[in-house]
Amino acid sequence: MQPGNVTVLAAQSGVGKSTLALNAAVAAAKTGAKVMFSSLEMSGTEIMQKITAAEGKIPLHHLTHQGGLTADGWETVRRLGPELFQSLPLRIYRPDGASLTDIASAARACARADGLDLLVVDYLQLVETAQSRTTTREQAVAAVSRGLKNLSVQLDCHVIALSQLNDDGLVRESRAIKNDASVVIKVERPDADDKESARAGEVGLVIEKNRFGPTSCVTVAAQLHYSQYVDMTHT
Ligand SMILES: Nc1ncnc2c1ncn2[C@@H]1O[C@H](COP(=O)(O)OP(=O)(O)OP(=O)(O)O)[C@@H](O)[C@H]1O
Repeated sequence: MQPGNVTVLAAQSGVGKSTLALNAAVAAAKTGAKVMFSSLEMSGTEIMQKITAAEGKIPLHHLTHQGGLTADGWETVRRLGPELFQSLPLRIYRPDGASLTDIASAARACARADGLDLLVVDYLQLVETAQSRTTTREQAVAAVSRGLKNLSVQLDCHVIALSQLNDDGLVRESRAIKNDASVVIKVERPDADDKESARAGEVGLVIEKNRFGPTSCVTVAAQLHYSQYVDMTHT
Protein backbone atom coordinates (compact mmCIF):
# COMPACT_ATOMS: atom_id res chain seq x y z
CA MET A 1 0.00 0.00 0.00
CA GLN A 2 2.02 2.91 -1.33
CA PRO A 3 1.52 6.26 0.39
CA GLY A 4 0.16 8.99 -1.86
CA ASN A 5 -1.84 6.49 -3.88
CA VAL A 6 -5.41 5.30 -4.14
CA THR A 7 -6.69 1.76 -4.53
CA VAL A 8 -10.26 1.45 -5.75
CA LEU A 9 -12.32 -1.59 -4.75
CA ALA A 10 -15.23 -1.70 -7.17
CA ALA A 11 -18.23 -3.99 -7.02
CA GLN A 12 -21.92 -4.09 -7.64
CA SER A 13 -24.21 -3.51 -4.71
CA GLY A 14 -24.23 -6.27 -2.09
CA VAL A 15 -21.30 -8.24 -3.52
CA GLY A 16 -19.26 -7.69 -0.37
CA LYS A 17 -16.88 -4.77 -0.92
CA SER A 18 -17.36 -3.36 2.60
CA THR A 19 -16.47 -6.79 4.00
CA LEU A 20 -13.32 -6.98 1.88
CA ALA A 21 -12.29 -3.46 2.86
CA LEU A 22 -12.84 -4.20 6.55
CA ASN A 23 -10.79 -7.40 6.27
CA ALA A 24 -8.01 -5.37 4.62
CA ALA A 25 -8.20 -2.61 7.25
CA VAL A 26 -7.91 -5.07 10.14
CA ALA A 27 -5.11 -7.02 8.42
CA ALA A 28 -3.19 -3.77 7.88
CA ALA A 29 -3.74 -2.66 11.49
CA LYS A 30 -2.43 -6.02 12.69
CA THR A 31 0.86 -5.29 10.92
CA GLY A 32 1.08 -2.02 12.89
CA ALA A 33 -0.24 0.29 10.16
CA LYS A 34 -2.36 3.14 11.48
CA VAL A 35 -5.75 2.84 9.88
CA MET A 36 -8.90 4.92 9.73
CA PHE A 37 -12.04 3.26 8.35
CA SER A 38 -14.71 5.80 7.46
CA SER A 39 -18.12 4.56 6.43
CA LEU A 40 -21.02 6.59 5.13
CA GLU A 41 -23.07 3.44 4.95
CA MET A 42 -22.65 1.46 8.16
CA SER A 43 -22.92 2.61 11.76
CA GLY A 44 -19.98 2.20 14.13
CA THR A 45 -21.83 -0.68 15.80
CA GLU A 46 -22.38 -2.48 12.49
CA ILE A 47 -18.71 -2.13 11.63
CA MET A 48 -17.65 -3.48 15.02
CA GLN A 49 -20.06 -6.41 14.65
CA LYS A 50 -18.58 -7.29 11.26
CA ILE A 51 -15.02 -7.11 12.56
CA THR A 52 -15.91 -9.20 15.62
CA ALA A 53 -17.65 -11.83 13.46
CA ALA A 54 -14.59 -12.20 11.24
CA GLU A 55 -12.02 -12.20 14.01
CA GLY A 56 -13.99 -14.35 16.44
CA LYS A 57 -15.50 -16.72 13.84
CA ILE A 58 -18.92 -15.85 15.20
CA PRO A 59 -21.81 -15.97 12.71
CA LEU A 60 -22.66 -12.34 11.98
CA HIS A 61 -26.37 -12.85 12.65
CA HIS A 62 -25.57 -14.03 16.20
CA LEU A 63 -24.13 -10.58 16.81
CA THR A 64 -26.78 -8.57 15.00
CA HIS A 65 -29.82 -10.29 16.55
CA GLN A 66 -30.61 -9.63 20.16
CA GLY A 67 -30.21 -12.82 22.19
CA GLY A 68 -28.33 -14.52 19.35
CA LEU A 69 -24.99 -14.97 21.09
CA THR A 70 -24.14 -18.30 22.71
CA ALA A 71 -22.14 -18.44 25.96
CA ASP A 72 -19.00 -19.21 23.93
CA GLY A 73 -19.81 -16.27 21.67
CA TRP A 74 -20.07 -13.92 24.64
CA GLU A 75 -16.74 -15.16 25.95
CA THR A 76 -15.12 -14.56 22.54
CA VAL A 77 -16.58 -11.05 22.38
CA ARG A 78 -15.37 -10.27 25.91
CA ARG A 79 -11.86 -11.49 25.04
CA LEU A 80 -11.62 -9.90 21.58
CA GLY A 81 -13.24 -6.53 22.32
CA PRO A 82 -10.25 -4.86 23.98
CA GLU A 83 -7.79 -6.48 21.53
CA LEU A 84 -9.64 -5.26 18.48
CA PHE A 85 -11.06 -1.93 19.56
CA GLN A 86 -8.48 -0.64 22.05
CA SER A 87 -5.12 -2.19 21.15
CA LEU A 88 -5.24 -2.28 17.34
CA PRO A 89 -4.31 1.01 15.62
CA LEU A 90 -7.70 1.05 13.92
CA ARG A 91 -10.09 3.98 14.11
CA ILE A 92 -13.67 3.59 13.03
CA TYR A 93 -15.24 6.82 11.88
CA ARG A 94 -18.85 7.45 10.97
CA PRO A 95 -19.05 11.07 9.83
CA ASP A 96 -22.11 13.08 10.88
CA GLY A 97 -22.23 14.65 7.45
CA ALA A 98 -21.32 12.97 4.21
CA SER A 99 -18.88 15.52 2.88
CA LEU A 100 -15.33 15.11 1.70
CA THR A 101 -14.45 17.96 4.06
CA ASP A 102 -15.75 15.95 7.06
CA ILE A 103 -13.69 12.91 6.08
CA ALA A 104 -10.62 14.99 5.26
CA SER A 105 -10.66 16.87 8.58
CA ALA A 106 -11.12 13.63 10.56
CA ALA A 107 -8.26 12.04 8.63
CA ARG A 108 -6.05 15.11 9.25
CA ALA A 109 -6.84 15.01 12.97
CA CYS A 110 -6.05 11.30 13.04
CA ALA A 111 -2.78 11.86 11.17
CA ARG A 112 -1.77 14.64 13.59
CA ALA A 113 -2.66 12.66 16.72
CA ASP A 114 -1.44 9.16 15.93
CA GLY A 115 -0.17 9.10 12.33
CA LEU A 116 -2.14 7.66 9.44
CA ASP A 117 -0.99 5.00 6.99
CA LEU A 118 -4.28 3.87 5.52
CA LEU A 119 -7.60 5.65 5.06
CA VAL A 120 -10.58 3.59 3.88
CA VAL A 121 -13.62 5.39 2.47
CA ASP A 122 -16.87 3.40 2.10
CA TYR A 123 -18.10 4.45 -0.39
CA LEU A 124 -17.09 7.06 -2.90
CA GLN A 125 -20.45 7.76 -4.54
CA LEU A 126 -21.97 8.66 -1.14
CA VAL A 127 -19.37 11.35 -0.47
CA GLU A 128 -20.53 14.91 -1.13
CA THR A 129 -18.49 17.92 -2.13
CA ALA A 130 -19.30 21.59 -1.69
CA GLN A 131 -20.11 21.72 -5.41
CA SER A 132 -22.30 18.58 -5.41
CA ARG A 133 -25.53 20.55 -5.81
CA THR A 134 -24.33 22.76 -8.63
CA THR A 135 -22.43 20.32 -10.83
CA THR A 136 -23.38 17.18 -12.74
CA ARG A 137 -23.19 13.88 -10.88
CA GLU A 138 -20.19 12.89 -12.99
CA GLN A 139 -18.33 16.09 -12.12
CA ALA A 140 -19.17 15.68 -8.43
CA VAL A 141 -17.87 12.10 -8.33
CA ALA A 142 -14.75 13.17 -10.23
CA ALA A 143 -14.19 15.90 -7.62
CA VAL A 144 -14.44 13.37 -4.78
CA SER A 145 -12.07 11.01 -6.56
CA ARG A 146 -9.55 13.82 -7.13
CA GLY A 147 -10.03 15.02 -3.52
CA LEU A 148 -9.18 11.58 -2.15
CA LYS A 149 -6.11 11.37 -4.36
CA ASN A 150 -4.98 14.80 -3.11
CA LEU A 151 -5.63 13.74 0.48
CA SER A 152 -3.46 10.64 0.05
CA VAL A 153 -0.62 12.87 -1.15
CA GLN A 154 -1.10 15.57 1.52
CA LEU A 155 -1.26 13.05 4.38
CA ASP A 156 1.28 10.70 2.79
CA CYS A 157 -1.06 7.78 3.38
CA HIS A 158 -2.70 5.16 1.20
CA VAL A 159 -6.40 5.46 0.46
CA ILE A 160 -8.72 2.57 -0.30
CA ALA A 161 -11.86 3.98 -1.91
CA LEU A 162 -14.85 1.70 -2.39
CA SER A 163 -16.86 2.28 -5.52
CA GLN A 164 -20.27 1.10 -6.62
CA LEU A 165 -20.43 -0.52 -10.07
CA ASN A 166 -23.56 -0.29 -12.15
CA ASP A 167 -25.24 -3.39 -13.58
CA ASP A 168 -23.01 -3.31 -16.66
CA GLY A 169 -19.94 -3.53 -14.45
CA LEU A 170 -18.89 0.05 -15.14
CA VAL A 171 -17.75 2.33 -12.35
CA ARG A 172 -20.87 4.35 -11.79
CA GLU A 173 -20.83 7.95 -12.94
CA SER A 174 -17.19 8.63 -13.52
CA ARG A 175 -14.17 7.42 -15.43
CA ALA A 176 -12.10 9.81 -13.31
CA ILE A 177 -12.17 7.25 -10.51
CA LYS A 178 -10.14 4.84 -12.62
CA ASN A 179 -7.77 7.57 -13.77
CA ASP A 180 -6.99 8.81 -10.25
CA ALA A 181 -6.46 5.32 -8.83
CA SER A 182 -3.13 3.52 -8.97
CA VAL A 183 -4.79 0.17 -8.48
CA VAL A 184 -8.34 -0.84 -9.41
CA ILE A 185 -9.66 -4.14 -8.08
CA LYS A 186 -13.03 -5.37 -9.25
CA VAL A 187 -14.76 -7.73 -6.84
CA GLU A 188 -16.88 -10.40 -8.52
CA ARG A 189 -19.02 -12.93 -6.68
CA PRO A 190 -20.61 -15.29 -9.21
CA ASP A 191 -23.22 -16.56 -6.75
CA ALA A 192 -24.42 -13.06 -5.88
CA ASP A 193 -26.81 -13.21 -8.84
CA ASP A 194 -26.82 -16.93 -9.57
CA LYS A 195 -27.10 -19.16 -6.50
CA GLU A 196 -26.54 -22.24 -8.70
CA SER A 197 -23.27 -20.95 -10.12
CA ALA A 198 -20.56 -23.59 -10.49
CA ARG A 199 -18.29 -21.08 -8.75
CA ALA A 200 -20.58 -20.62 -5.73
CA GLY A 201 -18.61 -19.50 -2.70
CA GLU A 202 -15.80 -18.05 -4.80
CA VAL A 203 -14.90 -14.41 -5.17
CA GLY A 204 -12.72 -13.10 -7.96
CA LEU A 205 -10.52 -10.13 -7.18
CA VAL A 206 -9.81 -8.87 -10.68
CA ILE A 207 -6.90 -6.44 -10.70
CA GLU A 208 -7.91 -4.32 -13.68
CA LYS A 209 -5.29 -1.62 -13.27
CA ASN A 210 -1.98 -1.79 -11.46
CA ARG A 211 0.56 0.98 -11.64
CA PHE A 212 2.98 -1.10 -9.56
CA GLY A 213 2.81 -4.54 -11.11
CA PRO A 214 0.95 -6.94 -13.35
CA THR A 215 -2.80 -7.19 -13.69
CA SER A 216 -4.20 -10.54 -12.67
CA CYS A 217 -7.11 -12.26 -10.93
CA VAL A 218 -6.94 -13.76 -7.46
CA THR A 219 -9.67 -16.13 -6.35
CA VAL A 220 -10.61 -16.23 -2.68
CA ALA A 221 -13.39 -17.95 -0.76
CA ALA A 222 -16.30 -15.96 0.65
CA GLN A 223 -17.40 -16.68 4.20
CA LEU A 224 -19.87 -13.83 4.37
CA HIS A 225 -21.67 -15.38 7.35
CA TYR A 226 -18.41 -14.62 9.19
CA SER A 227 -18.02 -11.38 7.26
CA GLN A 228 -14.72 -12.45 5.79
CA TYR A 229 -12.81 -13.76 2.79
CA VAL A 230 -10.16 -16.45 3.13
CA ASP A 231 -7.56 -18.07 0.90
CA MET A 232 -8.99 -20.94 -1.13
CA THR A 233 -6.48 -23.23 0.62
CA HIS A 234 -8.14 -22.46 3.97
CA THR A 235 -11.56 -23.79 2.96
N1 LIG B 1 -25.05 -13.57 7.90
C1 LIG B 1 -24.81 -13.64 6.60
N2 LIG B 1 -24.74 -14.84 6.00
C2 LIG B 1 -24.47 -14.94 4.69
N3 LIG B 1 -24.23 -13.87 3.90
C3 LIG B 1 -24.29 -12.68 4.43
C4 LIG B 1 -24.58 -12.49 5.80
N4 LIG B 1 -24.56 -11.17 6.05
C5 LIG B 1 -24.28 -10.56 4.88
N5 LIG B 1 -24.13 -11.46 3.91
C6 LIG B 1 -23.80 -11.20 2.51
O1 LIG B 1 -22.88 -10.13 2.48
C7 LIG B 1 -23.33 -9.15 1.54
C8 LIG B 1 -23.08 -7.75 2.08
O2 LIG B 1 -21.71 -7.58 2.25
P1 LIG B 1 -21.12 -6.09 2.20
O3 LIG B 1 -21.91 -5.20 3.09
O4 LIG B 1 -19.67 -6.23 2.43
O5 LIG B 1 -21.42 -5.76 0.67
P2 LIG B 1 -21.30 -4.40 -0.10
O6 LIG B 1 -20.88 -4.74 -1.50
O7 LIG B 1 -20.45 -3.44 0.64
O8 LIG B 1 -22.80 -4.00 -0.05
P3 LIG B 1 -23.49 -2.59 -0.40
O9 LIG B 1 -23.60 -2.53 -1.85
O10 LIG B 1 -24.81 -2.73 0.31
O11 LIG B 1 -22.59 -1.55 0.17
C9 LIG B 1 -24.82 -9.34 1.45
O12 LIG B 1 -25.28 -9.00 0.17
C10 LIG B 1 -25.00 -10.81 1.71
O13 LIG B 1 -24.94 -11.46 0.46
